[in-house]
Amino acid sequence: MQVTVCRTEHFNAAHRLHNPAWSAEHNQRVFGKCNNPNYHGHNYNLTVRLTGPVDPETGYVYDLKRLSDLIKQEVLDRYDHRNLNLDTEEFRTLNPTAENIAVVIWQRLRPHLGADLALSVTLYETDRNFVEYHG
Ligand SMILES: Nc1nc2c(c(=O)[nH]1)N=C([C@H](O)[C@H](O)COP(=O)(O)OP(=O)(O)OP(=O)(O)O)CN2
Ligand SMILES: [Zn+2]
Repeated sequence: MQVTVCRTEHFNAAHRLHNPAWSAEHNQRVFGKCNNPNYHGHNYNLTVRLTGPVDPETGYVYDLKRLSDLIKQEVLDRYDHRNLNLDTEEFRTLNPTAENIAVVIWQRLRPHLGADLALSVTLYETDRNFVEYHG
């Protein structure tokens, strides 16, 4: 019997969407206001889902307090109130789109979880824009 447990967390971060291989005009055409040289911020909402068997002793797939602590350690402590382009190693060269942020978060969480757990990440960049990554 497989069950999915979910935890939602929240972080605020600044970013700029930009491709250094392109001209300023081309960047502006593709990324619009998200290419603002002085950056802009989002209130990101992150939902992490773990799917796996229910442990008959605890009744848990995974302790949600432990999942919250893991997200704090791997994501919030790293990205909350940061400029993703300037303050983080990973987005110095990788464009911090919602897609890329979701994939990086998935990659940071995956090594901490058992092989019997399927991991998926949903990242809301705005109320209406969100992405999903299932690995
Ligand atoms: N595929 C992607 N498209 C866009 C991304 C992205 O990460 N992946 N990012 C952006 C901008 O960073 C930002 O998300 C756009 O914000 P905005 O246009 O303000 O979006 P809203 O939902 O708040 O505004 P609407 O009123 O619904 O337009 C752009 N594209
Ligand atoms: Zn943005």
